[in-house]
Amino acid sequence: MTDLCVICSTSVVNTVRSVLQEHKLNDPDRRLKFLKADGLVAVPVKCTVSKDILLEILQQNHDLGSCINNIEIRHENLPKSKKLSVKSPHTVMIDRLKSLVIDSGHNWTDKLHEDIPSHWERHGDLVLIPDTTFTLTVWKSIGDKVWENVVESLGCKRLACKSKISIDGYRTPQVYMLYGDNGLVEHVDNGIRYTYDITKCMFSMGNITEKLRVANMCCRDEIVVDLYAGIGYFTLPYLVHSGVKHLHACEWNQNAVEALQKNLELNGVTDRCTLHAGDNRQVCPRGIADRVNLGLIPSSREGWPVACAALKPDTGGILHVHYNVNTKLRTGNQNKNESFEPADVFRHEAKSHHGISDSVLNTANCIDDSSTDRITNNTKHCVCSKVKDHKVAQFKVCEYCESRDCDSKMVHLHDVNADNSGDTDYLMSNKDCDTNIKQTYKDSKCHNVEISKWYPWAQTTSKEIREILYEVHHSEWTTRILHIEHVKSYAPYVDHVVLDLECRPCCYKVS
Ligand SMILES: C[S@@+](CC[C@H](N)C(=O)[O-])C[C@H]1O[C@@H](n2cnc3c(N)ncnc32)[C@H](O)[C@@H]1O
Repeated sequence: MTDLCVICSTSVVNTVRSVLQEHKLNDPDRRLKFLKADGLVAVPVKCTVSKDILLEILQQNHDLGSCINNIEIRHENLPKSKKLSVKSPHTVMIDRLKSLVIDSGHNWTDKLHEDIPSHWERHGDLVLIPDTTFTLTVWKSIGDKVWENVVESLGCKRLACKSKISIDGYRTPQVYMLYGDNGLVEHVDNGIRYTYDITKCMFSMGNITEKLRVANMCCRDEIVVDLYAGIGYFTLPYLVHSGVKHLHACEWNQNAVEALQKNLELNGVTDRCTLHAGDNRQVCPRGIADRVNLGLIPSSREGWPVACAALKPDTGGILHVHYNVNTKLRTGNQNKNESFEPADVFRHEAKSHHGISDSVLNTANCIDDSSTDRITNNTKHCVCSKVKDHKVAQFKVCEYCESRDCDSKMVHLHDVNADNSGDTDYLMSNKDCDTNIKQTYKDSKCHNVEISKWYPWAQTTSKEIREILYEVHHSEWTTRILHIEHVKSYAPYVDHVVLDLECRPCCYKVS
């Protein structure tokens, strides 16, 4: 089928195009065509208009002057626009596989179409496709030609298939090769080189934000332990970017140990890293660390006693605890799984951690669930909530309240004059602790509400780790939640988070 176009000289092409655009008659799916024989240009027009009306529209434009007499409207074959002529790899793959299926004597069906991957991971010249694709028997009956076509469509050389990472302790990736003879890949990320065999070691693309956060930490002069080093996913950013003095990497998967060894060499940091091959519960050094990374999900709980024992007994340090937190509140009724609301968290927090009774919580317009929007853990362990009538309920506890049953818990109700600055001033006083702090919180509602989803877990973990510290070091320790980092959403209502927990022996004095 030919396309409707305006044939005009090159001197008026732009005028013709702007008239067409003004009347929304330009055809974006076709390109201009130079008609070499007569030195004219064919400008594409949408076929929604008749020749006569189009001519009338052009005649009304005075800029065309006498040139209008040389304009012709007729049908020509025009090339497709670039946008239409460049096909996505996905479309190319479907077109090629469709021809292959038909040429092999099978019928093309919607089911086959849906069985082709629409997303994949690229690792250099190797592409990983999910194992939920190419499940139909037709593909098997055609054989390797399917993979050849996929590889050519995606512009890669090797193809592998990935199912969910196994839940064995080794986090062995369930990846197998479909096309190509080995799974060796290389990544360069934030200036760090990683090589590994994709069929033997895991590499999580989803942890990128945490890896960048680690790279930006300042760990100068610190001794760091990475309890689950893998191929060096966090070990290398610590060594290359955050300036650690020395890092102890524990890893029990021999394939990962070999890859890590190679990656340390590739990045020139071998001399600042000691590799402890084996189960961290046996091989991790004790009493030497300023910081311990516990990068294992769904839970790093088994490593908590190891991490506590690794901390320096005199000064303690910081733990980075990875965990998949379930943000659904479990109730007695199995069918009624409510999600955490900030107000629920606030009540839970106030009651279970600060011993504030229901009767106090229910007094004097105390908590207005609909407006409770602040669950804040600042350096002084204070939890606040907005209440009705511009009042604020403050549950002020002393710095060590988390670890001790402290008498200094108080409930204050202060009038707050809302100024329109977007900030609210909370005056906190605690005579028992002899502190007077005037703290301004930015009104970052979303952030606080987000944090509140993970806060109960962080509080419980903080308490549990404090108990482990007591058992391991035979002395009282304090723990303080410094930060909760959301790495990614792992599944509905399951978030991969990292808790930064400061752990200090009670005798520790900040110099
Ligand atoms: C999730 S991978 C993490 C690697 C890296 N932290 C990351 O996020 O890419 C966990 C690693 O911990 C190792 N691992 C699990 N339990 C271990 C243990 N008890 N001792 C030593 N290594 C362990 C596994 O072999 C695996 O390589």
